Amino acid sequence: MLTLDDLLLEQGDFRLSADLTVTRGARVAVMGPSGAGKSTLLAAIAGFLAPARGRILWSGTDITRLAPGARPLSILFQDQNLFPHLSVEQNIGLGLDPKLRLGRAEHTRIEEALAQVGLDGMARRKPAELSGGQQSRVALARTLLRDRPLLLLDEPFAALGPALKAEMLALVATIASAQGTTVLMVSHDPADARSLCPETILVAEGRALPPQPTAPLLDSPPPALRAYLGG
Ligand SMILES: Nc1ncnc2c1ncn2[C@@H]1O[C@H](COP(=O)(O)OP(=O)(O)OP(=O)(O)O)[C@@H](O)[C@H]1O
Repeated sequence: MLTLDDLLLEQGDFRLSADLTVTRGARVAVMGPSGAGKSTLLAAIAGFLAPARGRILWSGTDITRLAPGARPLSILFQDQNLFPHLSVEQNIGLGLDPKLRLGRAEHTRIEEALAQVGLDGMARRKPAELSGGQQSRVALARTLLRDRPLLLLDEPFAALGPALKAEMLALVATIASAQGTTVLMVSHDPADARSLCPETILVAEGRALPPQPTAPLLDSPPPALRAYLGG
């Protein structure tokens, strides 16, 4: 379970509060108007932004002061951060060992992760030799290998076009259910939120609200969300 306990985040003049819990294994959309603080919320959970007040707990353990790499989570951004001079295999291997000391066991795990995301046989290619969708799969494979119980997605597939994006999100959902991963996913697309996330955290007007059922929220959205959804 992820707990945001009386959390207050500040960036310049911007303030966002959150007091909520996310059940273990849940898939939760994070929705709200542009600039409402969705990325800020994920950055704080990931450890890139220290809260002005409050605590972040995972399964009851206070992780508020842990360095990003020591937290029980992976984060995928829109910028996939693949290193252009490294092969697919090496880019994924960074998730196992930042110094890339990869033995036979590590190579086997990398091959398994590549197979899981449908990229068998592409281990030796460079990112430039892959399509955008394939690059996203590499980033996802790297995340999978880290095998952390919490996955944060900040619109990682937004640049892909609707069909590929839907395919990637479905792949994330399949893998997350198989591994029991808790997923928080920033979404600008109500269709994605409906199909993949039974619950939604609404971020608006300076607050991140506790997760609520997605379908009723989108069926009769509050004004802040209605304007954003354009409906
Ligand atoms: N480094 C920063 N310093 C000061 N203010 C910042 C900084 N980064 C973001 N902000 C402000 O914090 C607020 C929240 O930004 P954030 O990126 O979290 O919103 P968002 O909901 O993810 O928006 P979008 O949907 O447009 O991506 C915005 O008002 C933004 O201008």
